[in-house]
Amino acid sequence: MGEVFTFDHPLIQHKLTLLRSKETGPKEFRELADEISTLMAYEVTRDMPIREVEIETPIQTMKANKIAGKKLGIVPILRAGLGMLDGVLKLIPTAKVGHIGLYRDPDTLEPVEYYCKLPTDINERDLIVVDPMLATGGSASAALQFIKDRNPRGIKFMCLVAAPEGIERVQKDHPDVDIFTAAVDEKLNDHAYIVPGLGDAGDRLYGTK
Ligand SMILES: O=P(O)(O)OC[C@H]1O[C@H](OP(=O)(O)OP(=O)(O)O)[C@H](O)[C@@H]1O
Ligand SMILES: O=c1cc[nH]c(=O)[nH]1
Ligand SMILES: [Mg+2]
Repeated sequence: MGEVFTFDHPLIQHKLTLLRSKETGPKEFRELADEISTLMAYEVTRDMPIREVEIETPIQTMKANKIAGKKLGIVPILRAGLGMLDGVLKLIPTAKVGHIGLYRDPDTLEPVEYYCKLPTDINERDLIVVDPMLATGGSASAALQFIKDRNPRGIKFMCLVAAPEGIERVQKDHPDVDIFTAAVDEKLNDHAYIVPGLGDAGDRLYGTK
């Protein structure tokens, strides 16, 4: 079963509190989502392989570490996932980016796909799929399946707020995918919104409500 990593770093928790507050408008919401994503990416990439190379400092030659040419990809789930993309790219600027367009039908709660464009060499890449919200897990599970059908080397899922129901769904459908989240909340409400959550991440990022 995939592991769940919850981030208890004070900076992440502080910024997440500001992000959740209903007083926070779109500009600040975008900035906070970006900053939290960068901080999380630092940990999500902790297991990247390194190799020793020889360099010359101004003083002498030394053996030093470099990342061992690992090919990465970042896949935001549109639209709200875009709010996490630049924050991750700040730390991994050479990663390729794929996009999956999905929205959750408000009546059936089923994910509806409207766009998919992934790097052609996805089978040589380790991917980080990003979406701020893991609610029922329907969107994440569907996105992970589209991606898996193209045989990437490995996949991690990174979100800001997860519900226990969404974690259970991803662990059941995709036991090989680890989940990285800034918080695991209490439950879903009758409209499948995360409680206490932060509301509709896409609307808060882009001011559409
Ligand atoms: O786990 P689930 O129950 O599937 O819900 C989570 C999904 O809902 C939100 O997207 P939304 O459908 O609001 O689309 P948007 O990003 O375009 O706003 C969110 O960004 C996730 O993709
Ligand atoms: O709480 C939720 C659930 C689904 N999508 C959101 O944006 N927020
Ligand atoms: Mg939305």
